[in-house]
Amino acid sequence: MEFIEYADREMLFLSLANQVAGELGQALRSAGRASFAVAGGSTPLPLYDLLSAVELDWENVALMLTDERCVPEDHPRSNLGQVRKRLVRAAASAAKVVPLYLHAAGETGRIERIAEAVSTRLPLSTVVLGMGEDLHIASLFPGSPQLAGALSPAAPPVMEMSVPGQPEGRITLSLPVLRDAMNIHLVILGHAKREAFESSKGLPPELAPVRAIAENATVHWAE
Ligand SMILES: O=C1O[C@H](COP(=O)(O)O)[C@@H](O)[C@H](O)[C@H]1O
Repeated sequence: MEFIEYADREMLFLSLANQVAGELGQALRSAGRASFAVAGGSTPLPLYDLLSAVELDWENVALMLTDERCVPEDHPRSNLGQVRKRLVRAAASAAKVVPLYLHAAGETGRIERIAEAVSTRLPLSTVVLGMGEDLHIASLFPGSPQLAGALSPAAPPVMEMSVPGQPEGRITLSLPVLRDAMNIHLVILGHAKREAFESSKGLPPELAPVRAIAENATVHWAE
């Protein structure tokens, strides 16, 4: 694990945007395509503003969320809705979006179709994760009945999750997909989340899902 502490949030996001652009550029040069998974929530939105302006061969970048809330894209809680507004615009508007939630599709075979679309884009070139104060990453929440399955090495790439206390169901990339990414970034802002992260050391991933990727990640922190 590399832990980078920045002077402020602006420095963090500028530096991270630079790193991510470099990683995607490297994948595009070596393989002709790249896969990029991004967190939902509010933490990484300034990163998306910066990346949206970066000149890359976005047409060959598959862009997906690390996890999605099961609401339509125009719902304020839709992670993809936010990512479309903040990242999939300007230079990055050519990125190929791989949705994790198909609102219009019926239940039958939906998750299999999503999993198939995701599988053709693996391994991920880069993943940017956020973390909740409860130590969840993506939609791998402590207390979720499906957590053990999603942490298992045998987990399918994409899983439906229920999360006690959350208003809607979730769909998440499973741990094997996240952990196999070639570059893993975890963004943590503020003292409360840093304390939560520090206190997770030594805990099993079932109680602290962030521990499942922490050792393989570059952790970026600013006050
Ligand atoms: O629900 C979610 O929460 C986490 C953290 O969100 P934040 O607003 O505290 O940054 C996020 O990483 C995840 O993708 C999202 O679905």
